[in-house]
Parts: sequence; C-alpha cells; structure tokens
Amino acid sequence: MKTFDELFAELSEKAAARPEGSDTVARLDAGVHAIGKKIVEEAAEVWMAAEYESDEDCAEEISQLLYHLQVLMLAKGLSLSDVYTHL
Ligand SMILES: N=c1c2ncn([C@@H]3O[C@H](COP(=O)(O)OP(=O)(O)OP(=O)(O)O)[C@@H](O)[C@H]3O)c2ncn1[C@@H]1O[C@H](COP(=O)(O)O)[C@@H](O)[C@H]1O
Repeated sequence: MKTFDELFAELSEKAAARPEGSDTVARLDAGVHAIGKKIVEEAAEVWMAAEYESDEDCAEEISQLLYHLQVLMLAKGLSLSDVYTHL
C-alpha cells in the first residue's frame, strides 16, 4: 500500500530514470492527448463502478484514476504543490 504522495515520488523517479519496461514511461511518451483520453476512460469506469459494482471494485477504479492523473501531472511538469495549492 502507498499514499498519493509516495506514488507521485515513485512515478517522478521513473520519469527521470526511464527504466526499461515501465508502463509509466510508455504512457508519458504517448503524450498528453493519450493520457487525457485514459483519464476520461478511467473516470467513466469509476462512475460505473460506483453505481453498479462493489465498493472494493470502485476503490480500485479510483486508484487507477489517481494514477493516470499523476501521469498527466508529470507530463505537464506539475508538482504536488501546484495542485495542493488549490485544495
Ligand atoms: N498504480 C498504478 C496503476 N494504476 C493503473 N495503472 C495502469 O492502468 C491500467 C488500468 O487501466 P485499465 O483497467 O483500463 O486496463 P487496460 O485496458 O489494460 O489499460 P491500457 O493498458 O490498455 O491503457 C493498468 O493496466 C496499468 O497499466 C497503473 N500502472 C502503474 N501503477 C503503479 O505505478 C508504479 C510504476 O509502475 P511502472 O511504471 O509500470 O513501473 C507502480 O507502483 C505501479 O503499481
């Protein structure tokens, strides 16, 4: 288990080190347009899970949406504080 901040730190390291076989690196290389489409897809899956699936499935979909939002933040060069300042 990891926190939002811990995942962001891990993904930031992946983006910098670009290890072989990293899904995150491949998604960053695909660009903002592809990442944005994935976010819309994951958001829809969160919605459907919330209405029709178990709480556990819904929580898993939410985790995936958070992951893809972090990938977009990295693609855009946004930090956690850039986002947190608006919370
Ligand atoms: N938390 C996640 C995470 N959540 C979601 N995903 C990706 O999002 C996908 C979920 O989307 P779908 O359910 O739509 O699955 P899919 O249809 O196969 O998705 P596509 O690959 O076709 O886009 C998963 O298959 C992963 O590719 C994640 N990929 C990685 N992480 C974490 O990110 C870190 C770095 O991962 P790597 O870059 O792969 O080393 C690790 O801690 C991982 O656990």
